[in-house]
Amino acid sequence: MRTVFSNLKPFRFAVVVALILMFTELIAELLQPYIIAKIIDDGIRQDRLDVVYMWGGVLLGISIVAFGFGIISSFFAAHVSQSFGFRMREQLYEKVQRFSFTEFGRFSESSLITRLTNDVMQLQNTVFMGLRIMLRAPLLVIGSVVMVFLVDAKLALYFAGAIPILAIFLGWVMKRGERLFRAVQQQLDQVNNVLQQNLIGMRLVRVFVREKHEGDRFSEASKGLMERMVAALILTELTMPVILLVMNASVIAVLWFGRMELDQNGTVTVGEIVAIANYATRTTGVLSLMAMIVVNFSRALASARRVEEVAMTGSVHEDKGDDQLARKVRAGDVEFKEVTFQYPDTEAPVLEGVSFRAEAGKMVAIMGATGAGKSTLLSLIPRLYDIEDGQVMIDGYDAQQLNLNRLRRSIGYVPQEIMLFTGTVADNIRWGKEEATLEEVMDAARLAQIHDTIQSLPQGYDTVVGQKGVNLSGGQKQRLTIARALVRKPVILLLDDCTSALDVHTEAALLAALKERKCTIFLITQKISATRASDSVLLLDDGKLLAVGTHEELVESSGLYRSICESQERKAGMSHA
Ligand SMILES: Nc1ncnc2c1ncn2[C@@H]1O[C@H](COP(=O)(O)OP(=O)(O)OP(=O)(O)O)[C@@H](O)[C@H]1O
Repeated sequence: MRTVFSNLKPFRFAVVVALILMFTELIAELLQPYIIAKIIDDGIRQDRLDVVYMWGGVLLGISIVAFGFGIISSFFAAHVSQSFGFRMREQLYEKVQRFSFTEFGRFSESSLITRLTNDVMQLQNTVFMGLRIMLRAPLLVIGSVVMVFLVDAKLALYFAGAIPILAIFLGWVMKRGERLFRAVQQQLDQVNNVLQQNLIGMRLVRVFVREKHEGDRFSEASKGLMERMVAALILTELTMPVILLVMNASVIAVLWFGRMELDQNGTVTVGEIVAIANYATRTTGVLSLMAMIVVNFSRALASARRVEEVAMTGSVHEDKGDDQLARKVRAGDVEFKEVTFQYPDTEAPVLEGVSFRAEAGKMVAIMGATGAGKSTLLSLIPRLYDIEDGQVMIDGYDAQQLNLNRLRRSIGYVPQEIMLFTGTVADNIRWGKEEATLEEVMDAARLAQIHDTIQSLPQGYDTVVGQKGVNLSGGQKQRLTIARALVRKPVILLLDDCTSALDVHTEAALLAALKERKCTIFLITQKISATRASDSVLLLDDGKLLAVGTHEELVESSGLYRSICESQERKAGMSHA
């Protein structure tokens, strides 16, 4: 809670102004019933029109002040709450950007989205309410109790007696509400999750005719949300009648005993009874409002905990790598020394005692069955994960000692899953190097064998591609992502099985062009045509490096490699026949 609300600190001044204005508005409001009592008792009942005018004028003046201050206070409250939300979202976004992949694994994508949007919005609303009514409501109740005691202490007891009962009740509501709303927010994660998966996998859903299955999954998640929301709303709806019941009983008691006092002892005036009843009805109104605030606050508590979980994650991961050392990475010589790596949530190592050296400027193909650890090996070069056993050396420096951002700037990476951003083709390539000129963008596209295709698009490099590049074929998208990696002129280029959708000729042209680039290239591939074009091949099997060498050497030395070659040649032979 404290971490979350510490974001209000920069707006201290506006918070104080909003609170002062709110207090002034509150005092003006509290004086109104007292003045009405004066008008009745000293003016109307004494036939003193001048007194009525005087107090009437004061009442009018106070109402105008309350109105004006109310508006200005609202303005400050809106400014503070929106700025707080903005700051909170920025802070969380930055935090998530700095998450290690292990930390990323702790939250689902949809949950992070809900936390950064919906949960922050709940907190934002609560800050606004806090500055406008959340403090005002209890103060108004306390102020009313004080005023009622000033008017008539005996009658005040009937009114004030109800307050502790309601305070205990609202405390219970808040505790229970937090639990119920936490469940609501968690279920909202679930709904977003199902929806996100459905939208991303829409093609798959259609082809597999899984609309009904997906529809059922969504309905189930949505129904869960409805049920949890209803449970929370029942609590909300229960709160209001309880408050009204207790407070109306107290108003009746004031009127009943007030009348008895008036008739029997005459120690109380009509104006005083009207004032106390007025304070009691106002308090009832405020308490009904408080019921809403309490529910809102309990929801904000649930959201604050969720937001805090994100804010408190990963604070220890400041990179301490050496920037000067990382600047010296120019050649791209990569060496793995007895590298053993295990994901935090797996029981056995995914890579075990892997050692090899890729000389600067060489092309290294990585081959192996699915799940052998190829992508994992690649991800250790830009330090997406830190290793605990062994060393990854880059140009002779231990990668752990190098400044992370600087190191990553010298690496080009094309992941297995194609990801294009909304924008033009040029924007997508330039994503790899913001300041790249159009000439550099075109050079990268030429190297990636996609320049001619881009030229034939309706607006060439200015053609807009969708978030997933829907208007491009799989192979075109792959080459566009390769161009994006090439535009930054990397020292080391990591290609994670991203030539799979290319035909043999395009792939051969691409690999030949890449070899000209003189950067160290790691290419995950299943194709013998690609391993043949490489300077050396790493054959991985179940996390272990089974064989290293050129294509010819492996044909000689590795039975597994030979059998892969034979099976691919057989297939090629059959398709030619
Ligand atoms: N983030 C992760 N957390 C836990 N385990 C993981 C993670 N990523 C991969 N693994 C596991 O590590 C092993 C190696 O995965 P990796 O993706 O490196 O294999 P791969 O050889 O690239 O496979 P493919 O060719 O299918 O892409 C697999 O058993 C996989 O289940």
